[in-house]
Amino acid sequence: MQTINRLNTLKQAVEDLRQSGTVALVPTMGALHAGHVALVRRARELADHVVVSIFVNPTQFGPNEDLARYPRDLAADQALLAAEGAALIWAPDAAEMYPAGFATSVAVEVLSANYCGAVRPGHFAGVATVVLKLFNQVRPNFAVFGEKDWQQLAVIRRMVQDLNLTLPCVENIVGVPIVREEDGLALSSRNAYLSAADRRVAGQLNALMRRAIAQIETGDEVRAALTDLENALLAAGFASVDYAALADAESLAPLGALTGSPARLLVAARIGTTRLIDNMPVAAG
Ligand SMILES: Nc1ncnc2c1ncn2[C@@H]1O[C@H](COP(=O)(O)OP(=O)(O)OP(=O)(O)O)[C@@H](O)[C@H]1O
Ligand SMILES: CC(C)(CO)[C@@H](O)C(=O)[O-]
Ligand code: BAL
Repeated sequence: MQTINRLNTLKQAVEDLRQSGTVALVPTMGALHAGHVALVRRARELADHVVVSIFVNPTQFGPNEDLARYPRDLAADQALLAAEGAALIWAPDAAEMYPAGFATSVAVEVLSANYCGAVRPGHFAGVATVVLKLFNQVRPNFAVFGEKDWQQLAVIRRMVQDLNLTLPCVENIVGVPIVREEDGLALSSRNAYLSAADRRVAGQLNALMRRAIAQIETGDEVRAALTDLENALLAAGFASVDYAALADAESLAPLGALTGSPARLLVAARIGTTRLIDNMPVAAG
């Protein structure tokens, strides 16, 4: 397994891989955990070679966010990816990704407007732009993302469809179910920020979401169930709730009631300065 950090070296390396089969890309920001491993394993099922990108993308962080302290551990990531059979790590630095004069941004309107997009202005333009660059740099047959970032997955699929990308094509943007701890907490690199006390609070997020989903599925008014959920999160020790919303699973349109189409409960909440996100399916009404 090679680790490459220069674009001109990458071009030849991915060309060599393509000579002997298909390629799946797993874009990450590093500090890898079992959630990322599930993505790599899915990628190995899909394609002959797996390329993992590790890049803490500055343009998707807001000015007061955690770019500087975001966990980084390339050596541990390399060991884990070698054990998982990845062919190549693409780990550029910010100057390689955004050379002087860089001036382009991809905005996926509408889908980026609500939820994480409303709380983190510019975030999804940063994500879409870097993902499009990664797609063009690696030209993978498949790209694999986690359903933990449900809105991100919707934004990427929309971009691929709208811009008529073929490598990868929209059918080959693959989502992987959320990998969770025993108490339901979604694995996330940012969980490393949590103190032991914060971790206990975090462990209640998914159970409270499941309770709200049961309320909605058994016919409670959606607004009331979401308000109950917000109050329960605050009572459990979360400092604030960025959003707790029922949305159409595909269009992400906010829903005031179940419609018969697949729906999703989407939540982001903060413990101290740590922001956690989660989402779960809600059975159609
Ligand atoms: N628990 C998980 N289950 C499934 N996929 C995951 C999980 N955690 C992360 N991913 C996916 O891994 C990819 C890379 O994500 P990233 O490197 O930002 O990790 P992260 O743990 O989500 O970190 P963050 O703390 O930034 O949210 C994304 O597609 C993301 O959805
Ligand atoms: C897709 C991604 C690697 C783009 O920087 C990032 O948003 C992430 O890790 O989910
Ligand atoms: N996995 C999401 C990346 C971010 O929060 O910036």
